[in-house]
Amino acid sequence: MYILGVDGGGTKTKAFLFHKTKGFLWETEAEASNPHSTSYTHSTKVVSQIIDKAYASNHLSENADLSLGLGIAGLGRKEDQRKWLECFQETSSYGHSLNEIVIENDGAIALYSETYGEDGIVSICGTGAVTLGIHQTKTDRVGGWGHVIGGDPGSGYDLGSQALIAVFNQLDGLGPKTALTNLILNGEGLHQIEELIPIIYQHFEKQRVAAFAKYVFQAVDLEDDIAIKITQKAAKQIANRGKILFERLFQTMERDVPFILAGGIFQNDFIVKKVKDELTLTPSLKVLKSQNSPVIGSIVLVLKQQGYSPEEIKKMLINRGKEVQ
Ligand SMILES: Nc1ncnc2c1ncn2[C@@H]1O[C@H](COP(=O)(O)OP(=O)(O)OP(=O)(O)O)[C@@H](O)[C@H]1O
Repeated sequence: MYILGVDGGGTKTKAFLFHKTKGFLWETEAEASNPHSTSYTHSTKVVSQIIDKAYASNHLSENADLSLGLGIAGLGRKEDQRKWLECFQETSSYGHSLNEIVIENDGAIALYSETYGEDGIVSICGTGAVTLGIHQTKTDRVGGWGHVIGGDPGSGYDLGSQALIAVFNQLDGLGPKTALTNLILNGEGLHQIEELIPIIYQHFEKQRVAAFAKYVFQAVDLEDDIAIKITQKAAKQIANRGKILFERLFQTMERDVPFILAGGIFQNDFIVKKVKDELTLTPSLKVLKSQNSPVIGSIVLVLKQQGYSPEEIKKMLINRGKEVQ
């Protein structure tokens, strides 16, 4: 029994092919498949082409029993998941031939890649940021409304724009001196801070602003007060969002609830530690830095649907040829 797990993002799509007894067999990458930033037809086409490639890889025979687990960005609502499935059934030759198709959004697979299907909360801080919680049949979120609405606290965009504000504040005499100024000048190969203006505004891309987040962490290493404050504020906002979802979804829970920190920003251990510090008074929330690829979570979706417990799923997935804990 084969499972193709797919992590469909706004910049790329990743997939793993897994077999219950043989383990991880094959992986591939394709273009973006978020249906809102591309289209439903494009998104289903990307997935269909990945299935073509999986068959062409020689790991699947024609009559193999294949299930599909999909974690696709932008598919948080049941209506959108239904719409995606209808589009896939109409446009793909695999629309009606697969064993099972389980669809969730990319947040759910980021959570399940660490909990193996157990309920919990996940904060994803990449270019943007969103916090998502799942408890039994309930799913809830805080934030993730994009950089214009609230600035996605804790995201690369948030940290990058705070760094830019700090250096322009120093330039204007509105704020204190910060190591960020020299780090950005040297890192970007500039002579003057004003040279940043065309870089930022001429072809505005939030990824470009998010790329400045690295200077915040470099300045933290230099013990720069401003950078430490920026990171502390972000950590507080990330922790606060986790607490809000904990109260909304898990208040009556007897056992600990996992709070997974996923996305590029949490590759920095200082911000992970600061989030943990913020939650010392909420001991039921167990903070864990994500270690596994979210694609693992899309395989978990199928195994969970088939009735396996988190313990059984963990046993099935660990040490099976992928970087699973
Ligand atoms: N080692 C690192 N330490 C801290 N931050 C990092 C590191 N590497 C990358 N980042 C930051 O992570 C962010 C990108 O993260 P990621 O690749 O998870 O985002 P994405 O998938 O493009 O975005 P999104 O999840 O919002 O769609 C960037 O802001 C980048 O500056």
